[in-house]
Amino acid sequence: MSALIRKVWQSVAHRSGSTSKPGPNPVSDYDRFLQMMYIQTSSTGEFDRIPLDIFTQILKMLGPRESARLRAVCKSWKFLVSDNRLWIYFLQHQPEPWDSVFFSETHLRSGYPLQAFPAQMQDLSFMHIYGQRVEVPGAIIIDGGSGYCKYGWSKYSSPSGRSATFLEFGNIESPMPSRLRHFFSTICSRMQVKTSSQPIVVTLPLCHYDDTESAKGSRRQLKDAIYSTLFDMNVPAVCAISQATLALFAARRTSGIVVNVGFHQTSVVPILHGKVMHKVGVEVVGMGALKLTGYLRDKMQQNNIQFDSLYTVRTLKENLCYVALDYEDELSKDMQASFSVSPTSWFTLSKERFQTGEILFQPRMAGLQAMGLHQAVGLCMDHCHDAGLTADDNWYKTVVLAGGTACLPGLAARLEKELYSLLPSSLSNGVRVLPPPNGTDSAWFGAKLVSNLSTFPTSWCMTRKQFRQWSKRKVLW
Ligand SMILES: Nc1ncnc2c1ncn2[C@@H]1O[C@H](COP(=O)(O)OP(=O)(O)OP(=O)(O)O)[C@@H](O)[C@H]1O
Repeated sequence: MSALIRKVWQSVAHRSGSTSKPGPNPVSDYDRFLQMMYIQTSSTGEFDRIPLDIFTQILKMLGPRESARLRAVCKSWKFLVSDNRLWIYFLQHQPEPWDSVFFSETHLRSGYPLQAFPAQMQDLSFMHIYGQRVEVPGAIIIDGGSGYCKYGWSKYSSPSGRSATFLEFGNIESPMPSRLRHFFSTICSRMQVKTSSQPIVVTLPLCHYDDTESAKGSRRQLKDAIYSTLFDMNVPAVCAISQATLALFAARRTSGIVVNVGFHQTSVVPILHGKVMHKVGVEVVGMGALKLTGYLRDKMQQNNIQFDSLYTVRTLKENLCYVALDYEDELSKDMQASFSVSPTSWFTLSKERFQTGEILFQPRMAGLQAMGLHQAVGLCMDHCHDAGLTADDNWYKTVVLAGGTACLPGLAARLEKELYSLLPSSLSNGVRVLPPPNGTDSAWFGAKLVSNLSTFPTSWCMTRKQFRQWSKRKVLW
């Protein structure tokens, strides 16, 4: 106790020292109001004489568990302990970044479909939210990309493993139950988890984009196959969400355009309130990570740079390549740089460093008849504008980059610059392009936000029983 009092005294002394004028510390109106309420609710005897901020300081030092217990003492302690600012402080001192916690608890807690108007801070009890978040069971997150799968436990700070999907599992976008089962059970055994003990959050790949009945049918079929495979493996609850939507959540947005530079292709996905706007149109460019690696390989061969495997080329791409802000200008510079792929092999690249990423904007350089990335995004913005879905036309002006290739330095700035020169000012005004929020793992981190919500799994997952009922209803109708 004496140590605690000493700590409080030190922090109060520090607080007094930080004010420029001697005398009493400035007290906010809100603090005065709280103090009044505190005294009015009921008396705490001698404790009434403790100024509110010192009381709060004591609670902060006691920590969340002890503070929560103090609610049982009396009405005024309960009133004080429930103060949102105290619990925001505790949440800010958790491993999860506060921005993400705040975004997810205000925008995502109600589940899917999202509420168009996020919850206001004053309507939320952060004490309650803190308590619920502590109780959340956690989930296995599986982001099965067409090139690489990222998986891991939602309570960990990043994915615990990756595997090359295309080499090991083939096309996991196929709704074949045996293929899906093999994929999910291999990942779970690698994580050494029993499928029956926790919910699974799985990402839905970006495929079957069109707004046609047949594309809708294919999307539904894939989603059904994922749910039924996982329920057959005794998973208690499953949540399947689009990769693009999750990448947007990771950027702490619920509306915007996600540009996913994928393994085989690039998708430009308009999303409004968490929902992919198929009716507006998803633009697809037939170029992705694989093409960039292939282009760099060709360039290295042309320039007589010897390498032993495609792995070397990929490593050089990831470590030396970038996107020039002005391609022509960059050509006139000496941009030579070296990287060691292994202790004995050093590689030096020069123009290849920015020529590789340039094919995203000038696909013809790689012999491709396709739109440049900026043209695809511009077209998507045009469609969003024409669709007139909301009174406020700004929702599509935030562009979020996702996918490993989107980690190329300079990509966000170049795309933004190209959009400003391509689009009329009415469309380009206010456009912002954000780099991938969590590097190569945006979708995985978006799923982590959902999995750690105070309302998880109830608000986001389907249970096996709900799935069976839902499937039966579908058959009847
Ligand atoms: N810093 C980097 N710079 C450039 N490329 C990178 C970087 N980091 C990763 N990549 C590339 O990203 C690719 C993998 O991307 P990603 O993990 O997004 O694929 P995916 O999720 O399987 O794709 P899809 O979205 O099609 O399912 C690899 O080819 C890798 O070389």
